[in-house]
Amino acid sequence: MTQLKRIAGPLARVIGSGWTLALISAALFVAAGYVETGSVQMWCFVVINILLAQSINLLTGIAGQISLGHAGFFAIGAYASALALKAWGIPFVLALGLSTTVAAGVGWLLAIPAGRVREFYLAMMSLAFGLIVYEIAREWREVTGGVMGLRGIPSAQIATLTVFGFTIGTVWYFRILLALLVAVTVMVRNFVRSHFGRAMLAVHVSEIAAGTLGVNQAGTKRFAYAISGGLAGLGGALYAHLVGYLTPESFGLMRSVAILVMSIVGGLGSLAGQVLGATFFTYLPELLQSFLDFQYMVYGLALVVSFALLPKGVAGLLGLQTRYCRSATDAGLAGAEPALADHRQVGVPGRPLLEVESVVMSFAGLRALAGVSLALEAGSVVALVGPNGSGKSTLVNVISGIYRPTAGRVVFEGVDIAGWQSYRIARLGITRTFQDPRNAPNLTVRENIIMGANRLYRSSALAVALDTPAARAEEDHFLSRVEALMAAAELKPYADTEIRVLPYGIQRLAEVTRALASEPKLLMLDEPAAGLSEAESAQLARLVRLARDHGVAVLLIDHHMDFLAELVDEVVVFEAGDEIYRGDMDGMRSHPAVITAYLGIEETEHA
Ligand SMILES: Nc1ncnc2c1ncn2[C@@H]1O[C@H](COP(=O)(O)OP(=O)(O)OP(=O)(O)O)[C@@H](O)[C@H]1O
Repeated sequence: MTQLKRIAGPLARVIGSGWTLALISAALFVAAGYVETGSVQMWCFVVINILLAQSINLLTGIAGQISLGHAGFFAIGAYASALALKAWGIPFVLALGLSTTVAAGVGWLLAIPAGRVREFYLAMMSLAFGLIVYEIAREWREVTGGVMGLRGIPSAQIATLTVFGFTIGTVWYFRILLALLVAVTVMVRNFVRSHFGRAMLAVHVSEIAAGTLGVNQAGTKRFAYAISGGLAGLGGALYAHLVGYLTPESFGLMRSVAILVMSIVGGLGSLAGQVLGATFFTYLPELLQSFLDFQYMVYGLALVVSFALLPKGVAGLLGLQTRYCRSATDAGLAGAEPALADHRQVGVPGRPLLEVESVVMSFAGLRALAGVSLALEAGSVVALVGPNGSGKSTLVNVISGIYRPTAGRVVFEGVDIAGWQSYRIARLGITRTFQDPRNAPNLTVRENIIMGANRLYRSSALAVALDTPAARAEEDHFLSRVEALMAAAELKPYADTEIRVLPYGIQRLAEVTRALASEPKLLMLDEPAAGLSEAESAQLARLVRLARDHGVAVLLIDHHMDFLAELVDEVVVFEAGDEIYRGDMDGMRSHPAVITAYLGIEETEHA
């Protein structure tokens, strides 16, 4: 095992490199002309399975939306393209585009109900989707041929397929598939390591935290379903014109299970893992020729073994890790940009940046906020303190759009944002951290921090997939900002380390730095100093000052009076959802109501 670990790093670099992809593709392109047709046909199935595995990996491995009915998209693409060619005489290339679009459209529509449910319910809904498509394929005989199947589809196998006037046999069909696969792989890789991939992963890790980064959760899911559906549909179309004959049995539940198994065993989340999983499971039935009846038992066993021994699949074993941004050295950047934008001139002149007016928040009879008001100026630091359960986090949740207040107004830059969705609020420049850090654990510190900048990107999905110069320049700009921010936060030594293995204090600092990467106008920190060492607290204080000096308004919840004393312009004390004090720190310490409600408790606790 140790030996494997030693070779895993270099091996992963070789497998994951673009040169390897180019070399293997070129070798296969040439070799297809010299091997038996049967082998080339198998290679075609491998390509189709890789497309299916990449498709489910985007949806399940990256966006976190389980799919047990993926064969449904595969079927839609297959039948759509078959009919387009056979019944309507549409050229092959257009038919591919059409079937991909139809499957993507179905994915987008499916996301409307599926995006609202999670876990078990989502699994059931996706299962139902697969079964419905299967039943339609069986019962809609006039179109699909029902159980008798759809025959006579122009196909490479019997050389009835023409592309741009050329008749295509299996070898050239494979070459077309290979070229498509390379193009799709490169585009998917570019997409995943852009702000789109990071948005999908953010939704996967925590929908609530994703919203506070400005990620439209429902929209991101619809997009993930559409791209995933489209890719599986493309796989289906390519399958239809390979075999020339479709029956509903090719698109049943077992197909959906097989797609999921390939992806899990290959390594959910890893793009290279999908290639390995799909290749292995395409050849598995061949290897098991004499035990064909037990094929599904083997699938089951592979799953059990994978869960038990390889939780991250073969990709995990080989150390293949899909990255969500380029490294700064790749990008040739050394923090040429300033760490933060200057927000000193933001807001409506003559008005505070944020005005909370008589906000009430009730939970089934419990008044967590009993009509609180608060104003924050750009470039000021206000502390919110009070005993446990006094409503501090609830106020932050209301301002950041996680809760809709029962009554009252939250006015930001002159606009009442009370009850807006959290991602819309975040896009105005309001961000926050959580009492328990909500980072993406498997991502590096750099990847986590650049996630914070999501709301600021303008490049389209197509531009990032094609890696256009403008999209690359935009990414470079934010990578450079992140370098500068990491330097300011003293996080550079951890830039390429997965955040889950780092000490708690560093994880917290990284979350605060991620919030700063969104270039906020208002930053709300919920107990950021909890669990921090003295040195880490000092690092945190430097970050808060950096924000303040750039005109950011900071609302700081914390219990550490020494930490707050050095930083804050004003302190507000809550008790039972009501303000009991507002003023400076010294005044707070001697205020009778505060002593009874808050410091009294602390003193008793310390006694
Ligand atoms: N989603 C919710 N549903 C029901 N009650 C809630 C909810 N969120 C908060 N509360 C209640 O509202 C009150 C205020 O909680 P809140 O978390 O805002 O307090 P806090 O001052 O931040 O305390 P702590 O320092 O412990 O975080 C508590 O009684 C809490 O149980």
